[in-house]
Amino acid sequence: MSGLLPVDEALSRVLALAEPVDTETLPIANVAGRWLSADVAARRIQPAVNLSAMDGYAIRFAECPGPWTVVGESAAGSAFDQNLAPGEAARIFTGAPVPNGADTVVMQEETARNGDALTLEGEGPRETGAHIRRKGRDFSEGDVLLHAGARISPAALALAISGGHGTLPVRRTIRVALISTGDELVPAGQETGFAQLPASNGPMLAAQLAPLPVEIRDMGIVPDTLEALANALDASQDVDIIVTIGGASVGDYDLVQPALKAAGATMDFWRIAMKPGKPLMAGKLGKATVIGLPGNPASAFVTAKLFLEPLIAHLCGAHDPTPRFRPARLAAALPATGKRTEYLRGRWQAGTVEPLLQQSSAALGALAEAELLIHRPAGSAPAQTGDEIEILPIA
Ligand SMILES: Nc1nc2c(c(=O)[nH]1)N[C@H]1C(S)=C(S)[C@@H](COP(=O)(O)OP(=O)(O)OC[C@H]3O[C@@H](n4cnc5c(N)ncnc54)[C@H](O)[C@@H]3O)O[C@H]1N2
Ligand code: MOO
Repeated sequence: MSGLLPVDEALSRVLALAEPVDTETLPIANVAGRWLSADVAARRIQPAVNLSAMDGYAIRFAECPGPWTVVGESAAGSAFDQNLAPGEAARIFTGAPVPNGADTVVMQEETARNGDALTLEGEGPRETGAHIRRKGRDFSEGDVLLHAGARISPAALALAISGGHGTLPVRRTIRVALISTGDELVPAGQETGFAQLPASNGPMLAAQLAPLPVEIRDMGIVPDTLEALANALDASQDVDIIVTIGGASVGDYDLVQPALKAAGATMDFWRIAMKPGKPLMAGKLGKATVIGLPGNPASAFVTAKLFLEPLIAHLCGAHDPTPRFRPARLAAALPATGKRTEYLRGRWQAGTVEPLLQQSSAALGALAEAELLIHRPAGSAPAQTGDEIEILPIA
């Protein structure tokens, strides 16, 4: 098995094949899931004034336990505009400005009110400033809220909006062509003749990439001829990434690499030390980066997870596009690995992870059942139940 490229090196080489794409400024409603192309600084201070965190009464802490006279009301959006004099309290609601003169809010459940007379009932506030969200506690004008290269999560979107932004600078979407290859393939839902099978990898990959900022161009099923492949490649050259599926191995009908070379592609590598996914290839065809995925479904899924998704994140300017493995404990023992790094399909089992029984790279049932990949580096010693290993969530 010598001559196979280690996984880490293959990923570095894939990412080195292309630079991040151009930027655009879009309305906030259209940027969820994009990557920021510049830092986002606050244009306002938050909270803009001291706000109440509870429904209750604004008071002076030193005057506890009262009594106070309720002299007015502060609601979110309509503040009490006078100073509170000694002995006075203001009715106040969550999110409303705390009137001048008050330094504390007491929750309404801890008070007794009779007409305008208010007294403390129960423990009351513990300290000066209780239940007040201080002006500027979250951020001040100019504070960097989000960094270039960060993905815009739902919460990041909300943060940018609260920072005063209505548009954000992001990387444009990535155009991806999917070319499924193989004489044996028929489109989804169509009857399969002798030795034919439904082409499932293209739709699987389209669904896998859908959460990313991509525009998928599905080139459909291309037969195993150099001419058909040449046509499909020619029709794909204007995309950012050409993904071929199948035909990556060494069989007489594995024509993807010859077709790419005939079209003028420069191949960077072919075959890496991983299981599944050994026949992965990468290169350039004009401005497009080419990723040749193996045809076996689990091989296509795993290599797309480990190379294609990071490539898309890299093109989007992600500050760290590499997959995020995390530690977990094994629910079962595992044998030593050989010269290939293994990515076992697994699932959660009471807080630990167990490999699924079926690890064939053709087994779609196990792939559909899998919640995670168990990362077993090449040359690992046998692992015992309870050992810590790395996993990559996939569901
Ligand atoms: N002599 C060798 N044979 C093989 C090797 C090797 O090193 N030496 N590598 C094996 C490995 S590992 C893999 S993975 C496969 C991958 O080969 P290809 O990328 O050439 O894939 P195909 O032969 O085209 O297809 C493999 C398998 O997957 C099915 N397939 C293909 N495309 C789709 C699709 N779009 N949807 C669903 N299923 C698909 C195809 O019918 C085959 O059954 O090669 C080993 N062989
Ligand atoms: O590496 Mo292949 O991807 O084992 O099936």
